[in-house]
Amino acid sequence: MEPFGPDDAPQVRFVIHPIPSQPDVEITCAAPAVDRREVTSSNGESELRWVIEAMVDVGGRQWPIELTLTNRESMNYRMLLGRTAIRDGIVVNPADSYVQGKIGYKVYSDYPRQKPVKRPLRIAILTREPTNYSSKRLKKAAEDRGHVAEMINTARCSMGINTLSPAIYYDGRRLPRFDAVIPRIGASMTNYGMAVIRQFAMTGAYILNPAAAIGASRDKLYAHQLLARAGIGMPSTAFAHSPKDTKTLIELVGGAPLVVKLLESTQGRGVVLADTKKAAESVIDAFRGLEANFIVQEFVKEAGGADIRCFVVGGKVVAAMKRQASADEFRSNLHRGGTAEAVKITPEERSTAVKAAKAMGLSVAGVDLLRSNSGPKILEVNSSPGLEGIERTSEKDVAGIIIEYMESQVQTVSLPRTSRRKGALKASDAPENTELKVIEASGKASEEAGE
Ligand SMILES: Nc1ncnc2c1ncn2[C@@H]1O[C@H](COP(=O)(O)OP(=O)(O)OP(=O)(O)O)[C@@H](O)[C@H]1O
Ligand SMILES: [Mg+2]
Ligand SMILES: [Mg+2]
Repeated sequence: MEPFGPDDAPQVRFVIHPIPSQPDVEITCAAPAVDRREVTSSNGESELRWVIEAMVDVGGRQWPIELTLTNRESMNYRMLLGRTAIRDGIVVNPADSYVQGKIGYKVYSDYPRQKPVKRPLRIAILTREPTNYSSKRLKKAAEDRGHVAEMINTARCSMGINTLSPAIYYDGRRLPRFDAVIPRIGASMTNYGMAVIRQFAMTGAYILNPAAAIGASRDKLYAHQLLARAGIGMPSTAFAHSPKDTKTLIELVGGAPLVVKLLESTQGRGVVLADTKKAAESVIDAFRGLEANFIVQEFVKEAGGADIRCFVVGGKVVAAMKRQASADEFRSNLHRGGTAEAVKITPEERSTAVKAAKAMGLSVAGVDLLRSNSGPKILEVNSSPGLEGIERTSEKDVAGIIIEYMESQVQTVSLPRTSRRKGALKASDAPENTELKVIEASGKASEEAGE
């Protein structure tokens, strides 16, 4: 589904697969968009859907109804009629089927079969650091595959929020529609970045890592709860608000030695190892005094100052590296003098990393885990994992793998040139002609988007 056309007369283009057993029968339609509505489906998930008008034909009667568009690929019935679509003078008999006779699919038999048209994608890389290794690699990998990729500085996007025509402005100019967005959102831009991503999603763009997934992985408390709920191994972790609970916190993780982590920590800066109970109490009290948010965690000694970064793309670990802390240091962060090398991971580590990325809802994730006596333990899941270390150590084209995964996810709409179907829905016969302006983000970026 993709919106197109002018602001005051927006349309939506979509593809239907009317025959469940024959997905190659594909019909492209376009119709005026009459509304967008939040619809809660039978599985309880709500979704913002395009609304169009169409004629329904039952028992020789025709009348107009409103249809909301959604992906029902996995459903037995490709269309449901709601109670507002069923008019006066109609009786539904739940004990009977096919009262109006069965309709065959014959009507589609002479419909031309089409292969989906592969066309270059228009990709936005949302980053404040267009010149860092990861951003440049992603742009190059996209361009090498014939796509158009632009760096869009998250901080310079502004939004017009309205129902039918969601718009994003960049330095005051309206951005063209993008097919796909690669978010590379730094920690200090999480909230605004998420809003920008949601806005791109409203325009119909495919989002590599959805806003909610980025939010979940950034919120360490929530992330740990999600991992626990998915039954994924992690170091025992505790958090508390009241200073009275220091003792409980220490007991909850099995006593000292333990690790205290500032929630805002990056690059290992706010991660402290307390060897004894006394030390643990002082560190916790000190962090409390500073009104810092922190978690207390069991120290996984047997990890020996090493952690494993598993790079997950589309439910597969595509590369992994081991980071080893320097001598006398338990934190393996490269910024703390750690070294990285390629590593072969076990099937259990592989499936744990994949599960962790899935629990967060991330298509692309950097999953960090420790090797413990009781199997892999997840430390964290990063939503904008850096590419430099992992590509250097694994010698893999991770950026290329990401772009290829994206190609497989973005449904490019094929446009039949010939046939027109009668009725309210017309097959559109020409692609929308939008001029593409290439916008180069400039200016100094103040933060690392990749982690
Ligand atoms: N519970 C633990 N047991 C043993 N080692 C740990 C534990 N927690 C963290 N470490 C070590 O400390 C390093 C830093 O911890 P962590 O990754 O949680 O925080 P961070 O690096 O500051 O966060 P970010 O990776 O987002 O920058 C880890 O890479 C790991 O080597
Ligand atoms: Mg880390
Ligand atoms: Mg992190």
